[in-house]
Amino acid sequence: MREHIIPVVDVGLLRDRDPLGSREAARQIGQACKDIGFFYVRNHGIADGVISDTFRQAEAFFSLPLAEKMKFSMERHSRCFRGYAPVLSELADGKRNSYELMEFSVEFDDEHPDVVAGKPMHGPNLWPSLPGYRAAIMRYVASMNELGFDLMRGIAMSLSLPEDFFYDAFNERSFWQFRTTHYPEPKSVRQMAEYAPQSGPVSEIEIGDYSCGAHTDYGCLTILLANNPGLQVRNRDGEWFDAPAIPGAYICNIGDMLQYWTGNLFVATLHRVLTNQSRISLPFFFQPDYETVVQPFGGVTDIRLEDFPPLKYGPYAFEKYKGIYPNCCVA
Ligand SMILES: O=C(O)CCC(=O)C(=O)O
Ligand SMILES: [Fe+2]
Repeated sequence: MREHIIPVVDVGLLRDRDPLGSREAARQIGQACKDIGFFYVRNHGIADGVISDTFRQAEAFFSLPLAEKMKFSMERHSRCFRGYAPVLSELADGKRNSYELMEFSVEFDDEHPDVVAGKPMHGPNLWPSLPGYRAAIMRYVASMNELGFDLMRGIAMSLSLPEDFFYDAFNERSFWQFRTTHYPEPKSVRQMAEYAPQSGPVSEIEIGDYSCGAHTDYGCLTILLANNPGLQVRNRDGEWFDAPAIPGAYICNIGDMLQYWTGNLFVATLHRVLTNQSRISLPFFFQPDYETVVQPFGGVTDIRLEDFPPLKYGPYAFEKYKGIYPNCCVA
């Protein structure tokens, strides 16, 4: 496996809105987005307790008996991709991933007009009653949204756009998604497969060679923490390399929307996971509003605009989610 150095960017001054420090962080982030589509951020300002509570609650849930976890099954109880998916239920690269996960997104109760109207991906999260669980996850999500908008401010600066370009384009909110993911030790996966989809589309699909198969993310920016190594990234020459977990730093990567928005100037890089030990990761997907229409902004040169017709984020994400969770009932 080749080595590749993913840059580590100190974002302390960006978060403090220091003009010069913001500019320097923005420059480094912009360069990384063009070169490899991945960067680490340190001095991110997320309190240790917010992070440790989230890991602790994620572990507490995954430690429950399978039958208990299935009470929150996405396939059985959600029409908008929220809740628990056991090992081997989610797809990447056309194969089944080995991990179990809990998926959350923006909360809409059943009476919300968009839910009543049947708008895709809009609905309630499924919350286990573990003490402190929901509060810890929501505190984490709130912190990630703030970090996400600050990083997008840096990205806007790096592209010579108004600082609030993405905040405005997101209609001042993100259609975030957050996952807690548990990769069991490989020898445990088969034992845990009792509730993996036995019927429907996924049952026919083979198990992947990787713990998580190669894919790009759909939104703008993924902000990830993991308690063990395993993440691998493919560079522009098609070579895979390890992206180790750096203590105290988040690893961020560009998603499809930012590649599209920049007319392919930034790269949504393929990545995958290979781990032989138990691993918990917390990917936070910072995404445009469901209604946001994405098209290369003025100033992007060397592209044919007809190659980039206006693309509405929500329906794009909906198609992708139907592809990775084909057993989830959405109608
Ligand atoms: O678990 C990881 O390190 C990465 C997971 C990932 O790429 C994803 O959920 O999109
Ligand atoms: Fe990913």
